[in-house]
Amino acid sequence: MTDLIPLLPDVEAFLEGPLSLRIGGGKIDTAGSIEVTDPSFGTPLCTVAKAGAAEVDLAVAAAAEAYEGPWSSMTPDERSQRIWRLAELVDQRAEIFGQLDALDNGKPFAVARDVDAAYSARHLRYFAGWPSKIEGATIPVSVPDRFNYTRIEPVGVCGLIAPWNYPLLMAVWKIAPALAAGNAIVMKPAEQTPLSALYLADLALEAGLPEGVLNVIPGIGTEAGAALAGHPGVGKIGFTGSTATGRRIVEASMGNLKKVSLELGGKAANIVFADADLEKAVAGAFWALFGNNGQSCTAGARLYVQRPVYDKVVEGLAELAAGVSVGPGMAEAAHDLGPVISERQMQTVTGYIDSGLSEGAECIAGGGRVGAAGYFVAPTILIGVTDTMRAAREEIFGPVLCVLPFDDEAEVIARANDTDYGLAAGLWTQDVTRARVLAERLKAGTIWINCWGETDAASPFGGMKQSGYGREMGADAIALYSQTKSVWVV
Ligand SMILES: NC(=O)C1=CN([C@@H]2O[C@H](COP(=O)(O)OP(=O)(O)OC[C@H]3O[C@@H](n4cnc5c(N)ncnc54)[C@H](O)[C@@H]3O)[C@@H](O)[C@H]2O)C=CC1
Ligand code: BAL
Repeated sequence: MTDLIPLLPDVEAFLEGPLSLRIGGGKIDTAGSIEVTDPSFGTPLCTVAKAGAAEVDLAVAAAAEAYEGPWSSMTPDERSQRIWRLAELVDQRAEIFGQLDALDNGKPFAVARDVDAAYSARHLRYFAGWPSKIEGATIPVSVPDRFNYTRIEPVGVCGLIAPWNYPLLMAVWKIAPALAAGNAIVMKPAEQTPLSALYLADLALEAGLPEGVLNVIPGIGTEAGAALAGHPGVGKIGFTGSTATGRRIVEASMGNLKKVSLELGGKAANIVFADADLEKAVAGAFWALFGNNGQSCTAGARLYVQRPVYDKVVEGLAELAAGVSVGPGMAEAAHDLGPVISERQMQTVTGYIDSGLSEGAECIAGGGRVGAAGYFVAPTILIGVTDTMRAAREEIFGPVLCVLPFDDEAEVIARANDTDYGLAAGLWTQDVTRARVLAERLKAGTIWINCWGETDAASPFGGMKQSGYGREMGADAIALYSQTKSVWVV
């Protein structure tokens, strides 16, 4: 029997609920509900209200009222102070957020607290600085006796749809810039992981955001998510999730031609050249995939290793895999990885392992489910993989690393780019010229050189090709949630 971290009294009280929708500063119960599962044990965790189209209407109306009313009449400084206060509250309640994400997502509590919650607070702090810096311009037009300037204005009501892999952090990646740009929000968290977003809505009121500025409505994607994406009162959708759902959102958004930004799937190539610092490259490549249990769109899923160091790298990876510990999100004992998110995801991931093996790959670590309770998959390393195998082409979104040898630079660039995705790529080398050339030639929105997974609220993040469009973070994110107006004066 695993010893578990005791629930904080605040978490116990929060889970006792009711876990209602947060709309217009109030709590709204619904006829339908979502049964949230604890993936660490495969058992019921709690019941959460479920928004349908009617509740989406309510939430959009509440957001529109808050946008037209108190929120847009605040000065930039007043908005800044509230976003900053929300950041402080997230920091102060990091233990609570850590427990909530550990419970419904399954990631280790310490990671949820020290990474997800801490980065969320940092993100909010960065964007808290923006409201007073969103500037238009005076334009030197060639029309005599006319003065032309631009105003950068909010979109109005933004629908934000978040995934389950970083429940709080992905919500905040969208909420922070949308608020900073002056919008009101309807946020739909993933049905598997609604808890931290609901709790954040409560903190937003405590931070002084006017009622209705941040509405949080858990719901099923094809119901509440689709209704939000198609809603005529929503001016912008910010989405993170699968490429297939991204396409549906674009279709649904066509009714009122709303703005859309999409952060979608990936199958990142990570390239280890023979001249790399191998100790760093092996550990970096290992965690590039196994960090967050492979459930990251930036996971370094295709590891290309130059042939002279291939055996050494594979040996190092296998040693690291043997030392990895897995356990329930709330386990007392420190551990590296939790379960995958759901039984369905576990079947998808193990299905990819089986497909790789049946196509001729060889497994040097892991290979399938661990235990009979909870959705644990052993960290799995496949060698003897070819570029055409399904495991090497499709997004697995779980702890499965495909290792592939290569001979020269031109070959590996072509192979790395031979994918429909383009979110991230990376390389390990001590040759600065090679690093510069690859950074230019790899077709991905983020390139990591001798590192992996670095992000910062100030640095743009997003995909090329079918990994989506729009850049979250930095000044680009403000642009995502704003629109430019041109004003002519005589
Ligand atoms: N880019 C990323 O960070 C993520 C990628 N994925 C990928 O997607 C695969 C499937 O996972 P899912 O949870 O099913 O992804 P998904 O893309 O269906 O779900 C993500 C979010 O979209 C919502 N959604 C689903 N259908 C919708 C619709 N028709 N309209 C509006 N919103 C909708 C969901 O409720 C959730 O909030 C994963 O195996 C992984 O490959 C999943 C989560 C995050
Ligand atoms: N979706 C952004 C963070 C990640 O999945 O890598």
